[in-house]
Amino acid sequence: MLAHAPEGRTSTAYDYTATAGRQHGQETPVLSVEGVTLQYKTKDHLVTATYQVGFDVHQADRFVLLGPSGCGKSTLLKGIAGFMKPVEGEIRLDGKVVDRPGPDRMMVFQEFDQLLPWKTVLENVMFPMLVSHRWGHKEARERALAAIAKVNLTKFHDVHPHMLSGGMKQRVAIARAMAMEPKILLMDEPFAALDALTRRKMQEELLLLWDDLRFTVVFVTHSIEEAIIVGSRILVLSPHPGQVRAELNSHEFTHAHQGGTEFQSLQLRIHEMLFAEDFEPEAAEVRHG
Ligand SMILES: Nc1ncnc2c1ncn2[C@@H]1O[C@H](COP(=O)(O)OP(=O)(O)OP(=O)(O)O)[C@@H](O)[C@H]1O
Repeated sequence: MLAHAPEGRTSTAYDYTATAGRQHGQETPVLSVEGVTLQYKTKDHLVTATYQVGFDVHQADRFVLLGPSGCGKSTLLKGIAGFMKPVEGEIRLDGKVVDRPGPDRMMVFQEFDQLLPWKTVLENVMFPMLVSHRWGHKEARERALAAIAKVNLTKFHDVHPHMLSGGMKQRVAIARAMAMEPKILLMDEPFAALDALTRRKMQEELLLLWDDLRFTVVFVTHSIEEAIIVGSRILVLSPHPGQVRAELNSHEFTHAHQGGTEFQSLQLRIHEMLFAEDFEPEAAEVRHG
Protein backbone atom coordinates (compact mmCIF):
# COMPACT_ATOMS: atom_id res chain seq x y z
CA MET A 1 0.00 0.00 0.00
CA LEU A 2 1.10 3.48 -0.65
CA ALA A 3 -0.02 5.26 2.41
CA HIS A 4 0.76 4.99 6.03
CA ALA A 5 -2.40 4.31 7.93
CA PRO A 6 -1.99 5.87 11.34
CA GLU A 7 -4.40 3.59 13.12
CA GLY A 8 -2.96 0.49 11.58
CA ARG A 9 -5.44 0.48 8.75
CA THR A 10 -4.22 -0.10 5.27
CA SER A 11 -4.95 1.28 1.86
CA THR A 12 -4.50 0.18 -1.68
CA ALA A 13 -2.08 0.41 -4.57
CA TYR A 14 1.55 0.00 -3.48
CA ASP A 15 3.21 -1.53 -0.52
CA TYR A 16 5.53 1.13 0.81
CA THR A 17 4.53 0.95 4.42
CA ALA A 18 6.61 -1.53 6.36
CA THR A 19 9.04 1.08 7.57
CA ALA A 20 10.69 2.37 10.66
CA GLY A 21 7.99 5.02 10.89
CA ARG A 22 5.49 2.28 11.55
CA GLN A 23 7.48 0.41 14.14
CA HIS A 24 7.39 3.03 16.84
CA GLY A 25 4.49 1.45 18.68
CA GLN A 26 3.77 3.41 21.83
CA GLU A 27 6.98 5.44 21.68
CA THR A 28 6.37 9.16 22.26
CA PRO A 29 6.96 11.14 19.08
CA VAL A 30 9.71 13.74 19.09
CA LEU A 31 7.26 16.13 17.50
CA SER A 32 3.52 15.96 17.61
CA VAL A 33 1.34 18.34 15.61
CA GLU A 34 -2.35 18.04 16.41
CA GLY A 35 -5.16 19.77 14.56
CA VAL A 36 -3.05 22.85 13.93
CA THR A 37 -4.55 25.89 12.24
CA LEU A 38 -2.16 28.76 11.61
CA GLN A 39 -3.30 32.18 10.51
CA TYR A 40 -1.82 35.54 9.57
CA LYS A 41 -3.69 38.67 10.52
CA THR A 42 -3.02 41.46 8.08
CA LYS A 43 -4.56 44.94 8.16
CA ASP A 44 -7.42 43.89 5.87
CA HIS A 45 -7.43 40.10 5.90
CA LEU A 46 -7.21 37.00 7.98
CA VAL A 47 -5.16 34.47 6.00
CA THR A 48 -5.56 30.84 7.00
CA ALA A 49 -2.26 29.23 6.05
CA THR A 50 -2.88 25.70 7.35
CA TYR A 51 -6.13 24.15 8.48
CA GLN A 52 -6.28 21.47 11.19
CA VAL A 53 -3.05 19.78 10.21
CA GLY A 54 -1.88 16.78 12.22
CA PHE A 55 1.14 14.47 12.13
CA ASP A 56 3.76 12.84 14.36
CA VAL A 57 7.50 12.85 13.77
CA HIS A 58 9.53 10.13 15.46
CA GLN A 59 13.21 9.88 16.32
CA ALA A 60 15.35 9.63 13.15
CA ASP A 61 12.44 10.30 10.79
CA ARG A 62 13.24 12.25 7.66
CA PHE A 63 9.82 13.81 7.57
CA VAL A 64 8.93 15.80 4.46
CA LEU A 65 6.20 18.43 4.18
CA LEU A 66 5.24 18.41 0.51
CA GLY A 67 2.71 20.69 -1.12
CA PRO A 68 2.20 23.33 -3.78
CA SER A 69 3.40 26.88 -3.36
CA GLY A 70 1.39 28.77 -0.77
CA CYS A 71 -0.05 25.70 1.00
CA GLY A 72 1.54 26.70 4.28
CA LYS A 73 4.69 24.55 4.50
CA SER A 74 6.95 27.37 5.68
CA THR A 75 4.22 28.54 8.04
CA LEU A 76 4.08 25.08 9.60
CA LEU A 77 7.85 25.21 10.12
CA LYS A 78 7.47 28.64 11.74
CA GLY A 79 4.88 27.11 14.07
CA ILE A 80 7.20 24.20 14.95
CA ALA A 81 10.09 26.62 15.44
CA GLY A 82 7.91 28.57 17.88
CA PHE A 83 7.71 31.81 15.87
CA MET A 84 3.93 31.48 15.41
CA LYS A 85 1.26 30.18 17.76
CA PRO A 86 -1.56 28.03 16.39
CA VAL A 87 -5.04 29.54 16.64
CA GLU A 88 -6.30 25.99 17.01
CA GLY A 89 -4.56 22.75 17.98
CA GLU A 90 -1.21 22.08 19.59
CA ILE A 91 2.42 21.50 18.69
CA ARG A 92 4.45 19.43 21.17
CA LEU A 93 8.16 18.72 21.24
CA ASP A 94 9.05 15.76 23.44
CA GLY A 95 5.61 16.09 24.97
CA LYS A 96 5.99 19.79 25.88
CA VAL A 97 3.86 22.43 24.19
CA VAL A 98 5.93 24.62 21.89
CA ASP A 99 5.30 28.27 22.77
CA ARG A 100 8.58 29.95 21.84
CA PRO A 101 11.71 29.42 19.76
CA GLY A 102 14.51 27.39 21.30
CA PRO A 103 17.94 25.89 20.51
CA ASP A 104 16.33 22.43 20.44
CA ARG A 105 14.95 23.35 16.97
CA MET A 106 17.50 24.58 14.48
CA MET A 107 16.44 25.92 11.10
CA VAL A 108 18.25 25.80 7.75
CA PHE A 109 16.83 28.09 5.07
CA GLN A 110 17.02 28.30 1.30
CA GLU A 111 18.80 31.64 1.37
CA PHE A 112 22.53 31.76 0.85
CA ASP A 113 22.82 34.82 3.07
CA GLN A 114 21.90 33.03 6.28
CA LEU A 115 25.57 33.11 7.31
CA LEU A 116 27.12 36.15 8.95
CA PRO A 117 29.34 37.62 6.21
CA TRP A 118 31.87 39.19 8.58
CA LYS A 119 32.57 35.88 10.34
CA THR A 120 34.60 32.96 9.04
CA VAL A 121 33.09 29.52 8.50
CA LEU A 122 34.38 28.39 11.89
CA GLU A 123 33.07 31.51 13.64
CA ASN A 124 29.69 31.11 11.95
CA VAL A 125 29.38 27.54 13.18
CA MET A 126 30.53 28.48 16.68
CA PHE A 127 28.21 31.48 16.93
CA PRO A 128 24.92 29.86 18.10
CA MET A 129 26.83 27.57 20.45
CA LEU A 130 28.42 30.58 22.14
CA VAL A 131 25.17 32.57 22.21
CA SER A 132 23.33 29.65 23.82
CA HIS A 133 26.01 29.40 26.55
CA ARG A 134 25.65 25.64 26.44
CA TRP A 135 29.33 25.27 25.65
CA GLY A 136 32.43 27.24 26.53
CA HIS A 137 34.69 28.69 23.83
CA LYS A 138 37.14 25.78 23.67
CA GLU A 139 34.45 23.12 23.47
CA ALA A 140 32.40 25.14 20.98
CA ARG A 141 35.50 25.40 18.76
CA GLU A 142 36.12 21.67 18.90
CA ARG A 143 32.50 20.87 18.19
CA ALA A 144 32.41 23.35 15.32
CA LEU A 145 35.55 21.88 13.74
CA ALA A 146 34.06 18.39 14.02
CA ALA A 147 30.81 19.54 12.40
CA ILE A 148 32.72 21.30 9.62
CA ALA A 149 34.69 18.10 8.99
CA LYS A 150 31.43 16.13 8.74
CA VAL A 151 30.32 18.34 5.85
CA ASN A 152 33.77 18.16 4.24
CA LEU A 153 34.73 21.79 4.65
CA THR A 154 37.76 21.50 6.91
CA LYS A 155 39.99 23.23 4.35
CA PHE A 156 37.62 26.18 4.30
CA HIS A 157 37.08 26.69 8.03
CA ASP A 158 39.02 29.96 8.00
CA VAL A 159 37.43 31.64 4.98
CA HIS A 160 34.52 34.06 4.85
CA PRO A 161 31.17 33.12 3.27
CA HIS A 162 31.66 35.22 0.12
CA MET A 163 34.48 32.85 -0.87
CA LEU A 164 32.13 29.86 -0.92
CA SER A 165 29.75 28.46 -3.54
CA GLY A 166 26.02 28.22 -2.81
CA GLY A 167 26.29 24.51 -2.00
CA MET A 168 29.21 25.11 0.37
CA LYS A 169 27.27 27.82 2.19
CA GLN A 170 24.40 25.40 2.67
CA ARG A 171 26.82 22.84 4.09
CA VAL A 172 28.05 25.44 6.58
CA ALA A 173 24.44 26.21 7.56
CA ILE A 174 23.81 22.48 8.06
CA ALA A 175 27.02 22.10 10.11
CA ARG A 176 26.04 25.09 12.24
CA ALA A 177 22.61 23.61 12.93
CA MET A 178 23.92 20.08 13.60
CA ALA A 179 26.61 21.30 16.00
CA MET A 180 23.85 22.53 18.29
CA GLU A 181 22.54 18.95 18.59
CA PRO A 182 18.93 20.03 18.15
CA LYS A 183 16.12 17.63 18.95
CA ILE A 184 14.88 18.34 15.49
CA LEU A 185 16.41 19.94 12.41
CA LEU A 186 14.02 22.11 10.38
CA MET A 187 14.92 22.60 6.72
CA ASP A 188 12.91 25.02 4.58
CA GLU A 189 13.57 24.22 0.91
CA PRO A 190 17.30 24.22 1.69
CA PHE A 191 18.42 23.16 -1.79
CA ALA A 192 15.81 24.91 -3.94
CA ALA A 193 18.09 27.71 -5.11
CA LEU A 194 20.94 25.39 -6.13
CA ASP A 195 21.66 24.22 -9.67
CA ALA A 196 20.42 20.70 -10.44
CA LEU A 197 23.79 18.96 -10.03
CA THR A 198 24.64 20.67 -6.76
CA ARG A 199 21.14 20.04 -5.49
CA ARG A 200 21.50 16.32 -6.17
CA LYS A 201 24.91 16.28 -4.49
CA MET A 202 23.50 18.06 -1.44
CA GLN A 203 20.64 15.57 -1.22
CA GLU A 204 23.17 12.73 -1.30
CA GLU A 205 25.32 14.41 1.33
CA LEU A 206 22.35 14.99 3.60
CA LEU A 207 21.44 11.30 3.36
CA LEU A 208 25.05 10.28 4.09
CA LEU A 209 25.09 12.57 7.10
CA TRP A 210 21.80 11.07 8.24
CA ASP A 211 23.24 7.55 7.84
CA ASP A 212 26.02 8.61 10.13
CA LEU A 213 24.12 10.62 12.77
CA ARG A 214 20.47 9.49 12.51
CA PHE A 215 19.11 12.93 13.36
CA THR A 216 15.43 13.85 13.16
CA VAL A 217 14.58 16.27 10.39
CA VAL A 218 11.49 18.02 9.03
CA PHE A 219 12.22 18.97 5.44
CA VAL A 220 10.03 21.26 3.34
CA THR A 221 9.95 20.99 -0.43
CA HIS A 222 7.56 21.39 -3.31
CA SER A 223 9.51 18.92 -5.45
CA ILE A 224 7.89 15.48 -5.52
CA GLU A 225 11.16 13.90 -6.62
CA GLU A 226 13.13 15.52 -3.80
CA ALA A 227 10.47 14.48 -1.28
CA ILE A 228 10.71 10.82 -2.34
CA ILE A 229 14.52 10.80 -2.27
CA VAL A 230 15.13 12.79 0.89
CA GLY A 231 12.14 11.63 2.91
CA SER A 232 11.47 8.50 4.86
CA ARG A 233 7.94 9.79 5.32
CA ILE A 234 6.00 12.33 3.32
CA LEU A 235 3.06 14.45 4.41
CA VAL A 236 1.15 15.51 1.32
CA LEU A 237 -0.64 18.84 1.79
CA SER A 238 -3.48 20.30 -0.27
CA PRO A 239 -3.28 23.69 -1.96
CA HIS A 240 -4.01 26.74 0.18
CA PRO A 241 -5.06 26.51 2.94
CA GLY A 242 -2.90 23.46 3.61
CA GLN A 243 -4.75 20.40 4.81
CA VAL A 244 -3.39 16.88 5.07
CA ARG A 245 -4.13 14.75 2.02
CA ALA A 246 -2.03 11.74 2.92
CA GLU A 247 0.95 10.48 4.84
CA LEU A 248 3.23 8.15 2.91
CA ASN A 249 6.37 6.12 3.43
CA SER A 250 9.20 6.45 0.97
CA HIS A 251 12.24 5.36 2.94
CA GLU A 252 13.53 2.86 0.40
CA PHE A 253 13.94 5.23 -2.52
CA THR A 254 17.27 6.80 -3.46
CA HIS A 255 18.63 8.50 -6.56
CA ALA A 256 19.38 5.02 -7.92
CA HIS A 257 15.64 4.32 -8.14
CA GLN A 258 14.84 7.42 -10.17
CA GLY A 259 13.21 6.45 -13.45
CA GLY A 260 12.31 2.99 -12.11
CA THR A 261 8.71 1.80 -12.30
CA GLU A 262 7.96 1.99 -8.57
CA PHE A 263 9.53 5.41 -8.24
CA GLN A 264 7.51 6.70 -11.18
CA SER A 265 4.25 5.23 -9.90
CA LEU A 266 4.79 6.88 -6.55
CA GLN A 267 5.62 10.18 -8.27
CA LEU A 268 2.46 9.98 -10.34
CA ARG A 269 0.31 9.03 -7.40
CA ILE A 270 1.60 11.93 -5.33
CA HIS A 271 1.10 14.25 -8.29
CA GLU A 272 -2.54 13.18 -8.46
CA MET A 273 -2.95 13.71 -4.74
CA LEU A 274 -1.46 17.17 -4.95
CA PHE A 275 -3.21 18.51 -7.99
CA ALA A 276 -6.47 16.63 -8.60
CA GLU A 277 -9.25 19.16 -8.06
CA ASP A 278 -11.71 16.48 -7.06
CA PHE A 279 -9.27 14.57 -4.87
CA GLU A 280 -11.09 12.27 -2.49
CA PRO A 281 -8.70 11.03 0.16
CA GLU A 282 -8.96 7.34 0.85
CA ALA A 283 -9.94 6.95 4.48
CA ALA A 284 -6.81 5.02 5.35
CA GLU A 285 -4.53 7.60 3.81
CA VAL A 286 -5.82 10.53 5.73
CA ARG A 287 -4.10 11.66 8.81
CA HIS A 288 -6.77 13.49 10.71
CA GLY A 289 -6.08 16.85 12.11
N1 LIG B 1 3.66 37.27 6.67
C1 LIG B 1 2.54 36.89 6.06
N2 LIG B 1 1.43 37.67 6.11
C2 LIG B 1 0.29 37.29 5.51
N3 LIG B 1 0.15 36.16 4.79
C3 LIG B 1 1.21 35.35 4.72
C4 LIG B 1 2.46 35.68 5.32
N4 LIG B 1 3.35 34.68 5.06
C5 LIG B 1 2.68 33.78 4.31
N5 LIG B 1 1.40 34.19 4.10
C6 LIG B 1 0.36 33.45 3.37
O1 LIG B 1 0.16 32.19 4.00
C7 LIG B 1 -0.02 31.17 3.04
C8 LIG B 1 1.03 30.09 3.25
O2 LIG B 1 2.33 30.63 2.98
P1 LIG B 1 3.66 29.76 3.13
O3 LIG B 1 4.80 30.66 2.82
O4 LIG B 1 3.66 29.08 4.43
O5 LIG B 1 3.46 28.69 1.97
P2 LIG B 1 4.50 27.65 1.36
O6 LIG B 1 3.76 26.38 1.19
O7 LIG B 1 5.73 27.61 2.22
O8 LIG B 1 4.82 28.31 -0.04
P3 LIG B 1 6.17 28.26 -0.94
O9 LIG B 1 6.35 26.83 -1.36
O10 LIG B 1 5.84 29.17 -2.08
O11 LIG B 1 7.28 28.77 -0.07
C9 LIG B 1 0.06 31.85 1.66
O12 LIG B 1 -1.25 32.11 1.24
C10 LIG B 1 0.80 33.13 1.95
O13 LIG B 1 0.40 34.15 1.07
